Amino acid sequence: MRYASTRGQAPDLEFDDVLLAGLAADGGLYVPKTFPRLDTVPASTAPYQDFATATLKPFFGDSALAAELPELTKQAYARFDHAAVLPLLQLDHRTWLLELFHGPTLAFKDVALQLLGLLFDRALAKRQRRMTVVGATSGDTGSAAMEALRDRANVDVVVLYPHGRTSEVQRRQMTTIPSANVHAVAVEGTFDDCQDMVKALFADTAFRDRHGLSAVNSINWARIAAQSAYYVAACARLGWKPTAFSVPTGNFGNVYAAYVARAMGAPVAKLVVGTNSNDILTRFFHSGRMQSSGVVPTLSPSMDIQVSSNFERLLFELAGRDATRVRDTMAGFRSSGSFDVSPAELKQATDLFAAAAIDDEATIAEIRRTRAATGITIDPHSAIGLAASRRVQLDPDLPLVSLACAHPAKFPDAVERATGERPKLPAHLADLFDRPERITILPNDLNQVRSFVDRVALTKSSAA
Ligand SMILES: Cc1ncc(COP(=O)(O)O)c(C=O)c1O
Ligand SMILES: N[C@@H](CCOP(=O)(O)O)C(=O)O
Repeated sequence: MRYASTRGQAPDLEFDDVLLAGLAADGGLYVPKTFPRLDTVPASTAPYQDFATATLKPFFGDSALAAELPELTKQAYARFDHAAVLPLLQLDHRTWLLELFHGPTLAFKDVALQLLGLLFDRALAKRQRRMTVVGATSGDTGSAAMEALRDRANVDVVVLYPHGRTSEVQRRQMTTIPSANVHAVAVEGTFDDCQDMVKALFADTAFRDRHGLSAVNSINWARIAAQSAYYVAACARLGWKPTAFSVPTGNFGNVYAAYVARAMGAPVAKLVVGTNSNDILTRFFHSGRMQSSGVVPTLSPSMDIQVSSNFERLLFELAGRDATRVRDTMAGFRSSGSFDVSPAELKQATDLFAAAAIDDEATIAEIRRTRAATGITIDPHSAIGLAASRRVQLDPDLPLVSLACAHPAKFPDAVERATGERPKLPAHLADLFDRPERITILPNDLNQVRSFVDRVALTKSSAA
């Protein structure tokens, strides 16, 4: 199984190299040269790790890691505190909620990152090397990556987050981890600025090689592959028939993972993209024009994103896998802030995707509505998925699975505003607000971030 860059100017790689490379050397994103088909679909009652193994295995090609997958997936999902790992709750006659937040950091990021932590370990041990992860987070990827990679002798983790733009719980989840190899950096900018800096650091070949840079964001193909497994599992649990999914969307990784599950043969019939007021993707699916504007803070801060990395992977497919076209389009987007696709490409996209933007008021109303109708308390991001699914036209005969991406206790202010009750953190995080924080604040300046990462690595080598 070989992988090519969406921009066509980086070498093709095998799975283990894609895992460790993160972003392609030409700034593109790795995708498989052809999408593999699912060899086997586990029985609907199979444990979640069987779905993860079955979905991931075809992506590993000849990698020796493939043989370890049953053991690694078992280990990764043993840390989830629900017997079903990712429970599927029925809300009404045709709507289900797929809860993805029962991992250690209470967001769907744990589903992929708990496994990636183990895969990184094995791949680094085989090559006898170390790596530095530099990631960008709007709140959830950061703590999930830090938790998955803390205390690893051969890994340093630097996570950039937008200063003052995450929830307090999200910030504390990152800043209270005492492990010496993980570092949370508050950047005086937006998530888009943080993500831009991560990509700029990858583009600096000397820096990238010096630190053995790798990625934990969904620019890393392994993140996407691991996330596509829960779409396969949900389809199997609902009888393997055409199914719609509604996905709260920011960086376009989660909903793109559904696209991948479909390409592998899962009966994914429709995908609803739910955005908050940072609605660049909704506007794209309505008009065919991607036009960035400033990021505004909302009650769903993890989705306060305007430049969605993984859209490039969809663009690659819409453009008939023409890497030159993708390269030119992305260069144009960077310089002018917009690009258009043709009416035929838009039609191709909207045959599968529908989109709706949900503002804060509607988010609060949805948390309230869901609680009144079902007794279930959802977080603001999950509310956007559910609200979006009712804003778009869907075939009423299709079962609909809406993704619950975070535990409500990560966003207590919004939930309290909607329900009058403050959701409690689970026992393992009950003393989060008493733990000492370790915060580094840096200006929105690439050179200062670069020097910080250099210092982290220097400290490591002088301590060795
Ligand atoms: C809780 C939550 N919901 C939804 C999203 C959006 O997911 P994606 O960025 O994969 O589109 C994120 C961030 O990734 C998130 O943290
Ligand atoms: N919402 C995310 C943003 C980064 O997304 P990723 O899926 O590319 O890691 C976050 O919480 O950090």
